[in-house]
Amino acid sequence: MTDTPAIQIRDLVKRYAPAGSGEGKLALKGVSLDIPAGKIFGLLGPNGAGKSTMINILSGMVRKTSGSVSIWGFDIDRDQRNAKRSIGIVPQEIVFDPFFTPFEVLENQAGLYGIARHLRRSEELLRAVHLADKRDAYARALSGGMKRRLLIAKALVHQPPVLVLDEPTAGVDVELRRQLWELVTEMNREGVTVVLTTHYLEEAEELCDRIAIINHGTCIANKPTRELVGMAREKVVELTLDRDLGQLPVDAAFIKSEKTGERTIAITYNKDVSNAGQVLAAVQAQGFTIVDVTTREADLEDVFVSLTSEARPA
Ligand SMILES: Nc1ncnc2c1ncn2[C@@H]1O[C@H](COP(=O)(O)OP(=O)(O)OP(=O)(O)O)[C@@H](O)[C@H]1O
Repeated sequence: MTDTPAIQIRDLVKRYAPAGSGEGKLALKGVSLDIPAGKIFGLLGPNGAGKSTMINILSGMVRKTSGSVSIWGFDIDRDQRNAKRSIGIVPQEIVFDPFFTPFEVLENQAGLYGIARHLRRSEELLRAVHLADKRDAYARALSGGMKRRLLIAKALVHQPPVLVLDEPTAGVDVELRRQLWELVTEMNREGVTVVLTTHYLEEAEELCDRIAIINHGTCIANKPTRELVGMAREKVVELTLDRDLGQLPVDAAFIKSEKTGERTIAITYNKDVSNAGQVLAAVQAQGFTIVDVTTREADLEDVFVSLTSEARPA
């Protein structure tokens, strides 16, 4: 693969048919997006932003209203078969027949794709997702984490170059989330392009090379993760003072100051125009004695909140 993106989306519009009279819901308002090959790409957005609609269009479950989509260079309208073969989707919901074993689940899936027996990779995939010892257990006897890993293996049966995970760690505990992150990173290291949607900003920041933010059916950011985090120009200093606060210190350099406890305040400032020293000096000049200081860099959550609150619905 050269520079051709793994997924190319142009002017993608989706309007759901109205339930009664009316216009129907405009879920995607003309999204254009390139997802580079070989990376881990995060699709973020608040509830109802249009992420699932986009993924369902990629998987062929939802028909787009207009625009174009190519997967691994194959147009989903003109070359549907190859487009479908190029993508594996791990759905949010865990759905298996509980009476099949992990091995059978993978064999059945291979059968659906018409993969000849001698070309099937069920054993190899079970090893890759660390389920080789559960080969013959009933799917219903697997833990939640094992089921999610089996779903990943199932999505990889036809060796797609692109793997899409819809909220892979929704509702899973911290330990399991770590395991799934490792697995996703492993798959990516082996050459699979990964696209994931997530509500967890921490997850996106940790895993993704690049992140797009979708809000109200529009793509409002699409940048390398580090650059996106760097967009946060705000910094916060939390101060503990020697006495209860009557009134809060004020200064033109403060974007915001708020009381966080009896004797603690958090002051937000723009790191391009001020620094922690100046903030402390301004507080001291107003007669406060500072007994403790902590500072916090803005993270992806700050950027996300400020971007999604700036972009109002059209
Ligand atoms: N089948 C449908 N018919 C009508 N409207 C729909 C349908 N599916 C989704 N929508 C609407 O389209 C918008 C986008 O929904 P979508 O599920 O794509 O958002 P999302 O970003 O995936 O949200 P979440 O994170 O909650 O899954 C929402 O307003 C939703 O109510």
